[in-house]
Amino acid sequence: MTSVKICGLTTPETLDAALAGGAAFVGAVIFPKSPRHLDPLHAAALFERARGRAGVVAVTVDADDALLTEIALILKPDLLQLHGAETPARAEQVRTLTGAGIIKALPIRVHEDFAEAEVWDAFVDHLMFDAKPPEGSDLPGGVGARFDWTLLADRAFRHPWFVAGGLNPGNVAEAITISGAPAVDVSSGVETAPGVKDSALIAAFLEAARSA
Ligand SMILES: O=C(O)c1ccccc1N[C@@H]1O[C@H](COP(=O)(O)O)[C@@H](O)[C@H]1O
Repeated sequence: MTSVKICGLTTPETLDAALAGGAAFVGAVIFPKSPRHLDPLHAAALFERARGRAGVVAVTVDADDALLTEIALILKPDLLQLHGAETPARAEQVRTLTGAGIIKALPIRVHEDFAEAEVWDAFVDHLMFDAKPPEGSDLPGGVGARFDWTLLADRAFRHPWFVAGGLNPGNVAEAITISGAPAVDVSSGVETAPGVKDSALIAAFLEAARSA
């Protein structure tokens, strides 16, 4: 069965909807430019209810050691999702510094973008393939952009990997079928406005992924 991560949760109600619907991972975005940003203290208070029920993921973008240490001490995520221009060497430092597992998000538009994945595969717990954001975007993810899922067909990686970018309850089953993804991740596709998650859309997404 496909694992689902619901990302950018900011309220107890929508986090509960994700947990009740069987999300395997739930994500807090810790990146001030995002409409879903939570500081580590607020994220820790909110995500306490998820502990032991789903993997807690902290999404960061080129975070420095001070912020990563704060996240590790206060939120204590199971996994850190590196969604910036981090290198494999930096990922190793982050793992040592925080003790958390690593998800590395890679921006994809064309076949050639997968060259990086081969390098990264040995350094991570999970790869995540997300669409390249539109030119000039303030955010490297969470913008609802999708890529050609056929680029992923028949590819194999060491660990279960995620497809992300532009997924929603109406297209997630097709994305899973075409890409063969063992895991999917969604943010804006289960929102009614940027940063405003919707419990019914979260439930519909989880159901659609389950039925794929
Ligand atoms: O969601 C955000 O605001 C965000 C900010 C910075 C980095 C990553 C972010 N989100 C990640 O992007 C994917 C794809 O988003 P979407 O579903 O296309 O809106 C999302 O699943 C998050 O992991």
